[in-house]
Amino acid sequence: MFPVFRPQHLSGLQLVSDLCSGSLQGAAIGSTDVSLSPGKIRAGNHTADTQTAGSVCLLLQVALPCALFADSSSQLCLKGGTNAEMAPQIDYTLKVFKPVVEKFGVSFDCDLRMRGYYPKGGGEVLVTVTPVKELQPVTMTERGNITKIYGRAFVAGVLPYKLAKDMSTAAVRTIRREIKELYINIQALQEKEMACGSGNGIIIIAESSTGCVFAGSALGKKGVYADKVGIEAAEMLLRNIRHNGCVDEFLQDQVIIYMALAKGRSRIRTGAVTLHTQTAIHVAEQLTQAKFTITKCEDELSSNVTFIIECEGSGATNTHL
Ligand SMILES: Nc1ncnc2c1ncn2[C@@H]1O[C@H](COP(=O)(O)OP(=O)(O)OP(=O)(O)O)[C@@H](O)[C@H]1O
Repeated sequence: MFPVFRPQHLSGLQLVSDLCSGSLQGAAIGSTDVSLSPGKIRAGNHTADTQTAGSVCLLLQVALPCALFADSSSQLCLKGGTNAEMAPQIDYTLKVFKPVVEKFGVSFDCDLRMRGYYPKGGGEVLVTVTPVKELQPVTMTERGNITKIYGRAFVAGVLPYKLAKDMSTAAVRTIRREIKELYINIQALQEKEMACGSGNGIIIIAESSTGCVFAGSALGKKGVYADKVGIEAAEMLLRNIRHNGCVDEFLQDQVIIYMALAKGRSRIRTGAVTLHTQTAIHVAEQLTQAKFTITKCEDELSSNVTFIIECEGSGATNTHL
């Protein structure tokens, strides 16, 4: 049973089916019962279009693990929303997800051709994925100090530049209350040529001395003041760097599949384990030989609670290379 509610889920499944020469049955919007029987993974060109503002980042999320095990490089042309709700913004995928999955040996390049927003979509990215022989395990257990905080607050289309300024100012002010020692640069931007439709949003990224990357983000909605959007993103970031975990609440579920596929033991320290992460672990254990454990760690000196997600990976090997 797999809930398929939205167009992006459907185009994601179709993309994966295309990538693995699969046979897909029961895939339709609203369907709850889908079966996919994979065949040989096909490298080369693949296109997926959510037809809406459905996220191109979620398309990449499902396609990347497959394309890594092809016999040569894949070009994925993904169309839809680049900065969409309930999904990583493309800036998150490139600035937070990418450097962390590169530690596993994942390698991809992304040409951001057009940004697209709710409700129109119309965004497009061209992602080139280099295949791997196998993935290596990753240990991320030391958070270190936060050394850099930066970001972008954007408006596109008919929306006034002032909204970008207001998001940025409110976000900086909120972070400053807690973090005084760092210069925080959140650039206010008016998207021009490379944007389809109207939209506004913000992403703020924090980097640590040990190579951890975290983000807080939010998108503008009708009737919501721009400063509220900025504050929402800032509070999300602060929530994710207050604990001593090495990934934020979103990256947590996104790295599970790479831990499961890697050859050897990965260990990642996190904040509270999300339901999405628990689901990703459950599915990864069903589909591979990987074994996960979660251990709670209480720091006696502070009231800080973290968790170590540990995985003995299945050591998937690309037999084509
Ligand atoms: N603000 C965000 N920043 C980064 N990643 C995000 C953000 N919001 C969601 N994600 C990621 O997007 C993916 C999908 O999340 P989400 O659960 O919201 O969508 P869904 O699975 O399509 O919906 P549902 O949970 O309602 O079934 C997850 O990997 C999640 O971590």
